[in-house]
Amino acid sequence: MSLRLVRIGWVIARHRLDTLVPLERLPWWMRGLMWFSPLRLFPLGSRSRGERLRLALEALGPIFVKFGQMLSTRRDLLPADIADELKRLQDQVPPFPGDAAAARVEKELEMTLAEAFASFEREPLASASIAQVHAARLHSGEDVVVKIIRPGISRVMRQDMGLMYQVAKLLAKVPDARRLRPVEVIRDYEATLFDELDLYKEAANTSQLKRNFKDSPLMYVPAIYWAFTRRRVMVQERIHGVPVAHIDTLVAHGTNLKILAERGVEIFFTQVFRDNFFHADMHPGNIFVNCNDGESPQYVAIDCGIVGSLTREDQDYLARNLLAFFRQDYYEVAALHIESGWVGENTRANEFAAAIRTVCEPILEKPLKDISFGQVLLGLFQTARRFNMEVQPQLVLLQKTLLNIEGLGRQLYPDLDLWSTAKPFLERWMKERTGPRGLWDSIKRQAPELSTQLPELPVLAHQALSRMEYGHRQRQRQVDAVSDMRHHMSRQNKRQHRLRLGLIVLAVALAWQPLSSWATGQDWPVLAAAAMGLLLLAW
Ligand SMILES: Nc1ncnc2c1ncn2[C@@H]1O[C@H](COP(=O)(O)OP(=O)(O)OP(=O)(O)O)[C@@H](O)[C@H]1O
Repeated sequence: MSLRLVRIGWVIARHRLDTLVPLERLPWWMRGLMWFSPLRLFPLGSRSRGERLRLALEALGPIFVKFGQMLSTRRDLLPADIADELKRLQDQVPPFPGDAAAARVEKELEMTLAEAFASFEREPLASASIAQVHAARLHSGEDVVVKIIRPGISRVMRQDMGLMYQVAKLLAKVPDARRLRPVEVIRDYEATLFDELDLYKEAANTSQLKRNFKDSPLMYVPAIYWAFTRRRVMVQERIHGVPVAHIDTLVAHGTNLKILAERGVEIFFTQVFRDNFFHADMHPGNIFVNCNDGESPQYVAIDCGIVGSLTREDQDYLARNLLAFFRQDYYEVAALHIESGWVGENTRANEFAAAIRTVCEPILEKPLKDISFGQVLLGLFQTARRFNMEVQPQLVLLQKTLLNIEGLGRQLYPDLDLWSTAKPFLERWMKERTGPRGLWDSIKRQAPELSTQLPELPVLAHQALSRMEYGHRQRQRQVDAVSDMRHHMSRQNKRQHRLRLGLIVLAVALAWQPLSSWATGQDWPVLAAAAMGLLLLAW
């Protein structure tokens, strides 16, 4: 660990990452420390800050590279120049030897290579930071690929994550950096990273996606061979498509690129809204095309390690947000953000709507083919963050996937009009969700829960009635108490009136007495008045 720390310190110094820290926003004592830091002895060079950060992450190894790649999609957190540079991060890990791969497969499967496969190619098909892929053939004759987790990678990951947490906690102490939520960002990263270590999870995701797109002309997903799949080894049907980035080859195969681009959008919306289960690592390296029929090209997706899903409420709000946005109904967009709880309930809808308008109007100025949905969502999230929107990992994942799909679609067919493809889909979906069909689906969904509660219905009904009866009695008691109190108060009031009147009569009688006896020589009228006053006082 300590050697690793020294190495990290060295990389930070060599690339002068201290210059990324905005000195003017630090507390005075930190500014002092930075001023006398030995890092300042290293030359700064002519490279930009983004470039220096990219080179440092590449020097620190695959876990940091992947972290940088993830950060590059968080344009809501990073300045654009740094995000652009981080997008260029490349894995530069050499493949691990074929013998080590074979040994790992035998250990995980608890059988020899010859028992498992008719043939196994020791030269890898591909090698990445976390896993390596080898071609093989099963005894039953199927061509497969074997994905194997890199030996020792989980130890390196744990070490590096530990260091990242320490740095994040340190950053969280700096007032200005706290806004970037460093600890939460690292926690999100850790979750996705460790998910990628578990090939059982990836295999399960792949199976689910395959089921969702069974017999679909839009997308094909290779089969998993569960008998040969473990946490560190996965065996999957081998596919032979054209990589989607090889546009010339696609054209040479007579592929209709417009249909291909539109199908990409359709697949995305189908996954997000129909299935609520989307492949969230849609970079071109994971997408192939089956060009057997150029007019009906079919995508082939691999690497389902990262998937996303939304809650039913988020699905609803997202669809309504997009529809409201394209109607330019910014007040509705603001109200939806508040209603969904994405921003605080005390947010002023008017102010928020005005901020959204400022972001969105310039975007909607453009022709539809140039509008980026991903940018729209990013703009909305950035605005919402100013109104204290919590970062929602599932929405960030979705927005990142949307950006990927758009980028891909426009590379294939630059005039792709995403909205024309997406709008009918969204409107149909909203209608189904809120119409009789949606109601029926909702009843069907709740039916199992209801049926388990059915036998308890008499008891529940009795309890509910008892509770109602008890509540009714309680309320009656309260009503009675209130009316008693009112009665009591009115009696008190009357008594006070009489007291006041008695006192007044007595006072007047006493004041009148000398005058009355001098004028009439008789005391009885005054005595009668005084007696009446006393009577009123006593009553
Ligand atoms: N089912 C398959 N059929 C044919 N080739 C495959 C298959 N699965 C993977 N490959 C090849 O192996 C490469 C790496 O596979 P995959 O993306 O699953 O690995 P990874 O380690 O997750 O890579 P990364 O993290 O870079 O996406 C693919 O780009 C592809 O060339």
